[in-house]
Amino acid sequence: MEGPRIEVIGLGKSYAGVTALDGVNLRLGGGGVLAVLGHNGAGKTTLLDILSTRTLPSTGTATVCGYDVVRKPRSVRRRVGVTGQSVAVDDTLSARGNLVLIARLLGARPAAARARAGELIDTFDLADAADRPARTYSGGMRRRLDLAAGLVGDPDVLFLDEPTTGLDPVSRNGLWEIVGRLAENGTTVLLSTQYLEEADRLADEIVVLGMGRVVASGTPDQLKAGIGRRTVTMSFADADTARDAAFVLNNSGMEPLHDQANRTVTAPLHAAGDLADFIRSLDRLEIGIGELTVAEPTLDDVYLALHRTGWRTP
Ligand SMILES: Nc1ncnc2c1ncn2[C@@H]1O[C@H](COP(=O)(O)OP(=O)(O)OP(=O)(O)O)[C@@H](O)[C@H]1O
Repeated sequence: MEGPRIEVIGLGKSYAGVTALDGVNLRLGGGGVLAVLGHNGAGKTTLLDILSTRTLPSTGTATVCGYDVVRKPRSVRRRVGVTGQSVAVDDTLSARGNLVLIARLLGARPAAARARAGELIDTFDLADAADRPARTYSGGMRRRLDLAAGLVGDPDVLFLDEPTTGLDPVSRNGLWEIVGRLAENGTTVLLSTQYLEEADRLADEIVVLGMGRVVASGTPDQLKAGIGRRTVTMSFADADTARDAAFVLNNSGMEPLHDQANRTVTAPLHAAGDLADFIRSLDRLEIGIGELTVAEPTLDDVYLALHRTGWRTP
């Protein structure tokens, strides 16, 4: 299709005295995964609810697949799949029963509905449990069924609200693989998550919401490079040497953190030459370094930096 898959301009949403979204702009061109991060109450669910036509914005505009979510909600609904916290899978029906029912509601004939349900049951590894009621499923199976239900209509855009909350690491990895494959095959995925590792693993682009506003956006690498810092950790033979090293680095205007118990000193690397400067200043005083490790910034660093600014653009 021509134009962006998702475009949001000046989007706002207020609930009786609470501003949930306040002038959000974002644009997502083609396929790929956009992760929406943010603190509790930042507005993530509200944004997904507006884009999937479950709630109306108070101000601004949003289009999905070129259709305005307020003026053309049915056209939007035909192109999107929604899974997550509030999506109804009928617990009394089996996976097959649910999927056939959804396909029929979307207009498929009985044979086509059964075929689509069968495909999804295989893709989501639900064959063994396909014919027993969903209420007997584990959390992971339930989540896979949720995701399958959102995909019955083969949507161009998939909204996932905290898809892996409460899953064990193996189930989480399984779901990540499925989402990654969907995105590779051209589905646009918009996912809200509390897990920074999930965003790092899946997202092509990240938007961080704070108090209803976009406070940072970019690829995971851009965000890390923009906010996070590399750090070096050095270990020393004994506590006195570690303390001396911290003293020297501090006097050189660096910002060392001394961990007395582990005999280590950690310091942020601001510029390319910092590491060499650290080593030279210790070497001059014949302070021998044991092990030295350099850690790249993580999304946790980005998130914590934004938290420190009070969720304002740093
Ligand atoms: N139906 C509602 N009525 C009143 N206030 C609401 C309603 N829905 C959301 N809010 C408020 O809007 C703000 C944003 O909520 P939202 O659920 O979008 O945040 P979130 O980022 O998804 O949070 P969480 O991570 O806790 O799920 C919060 O202050 C919330 O209390």
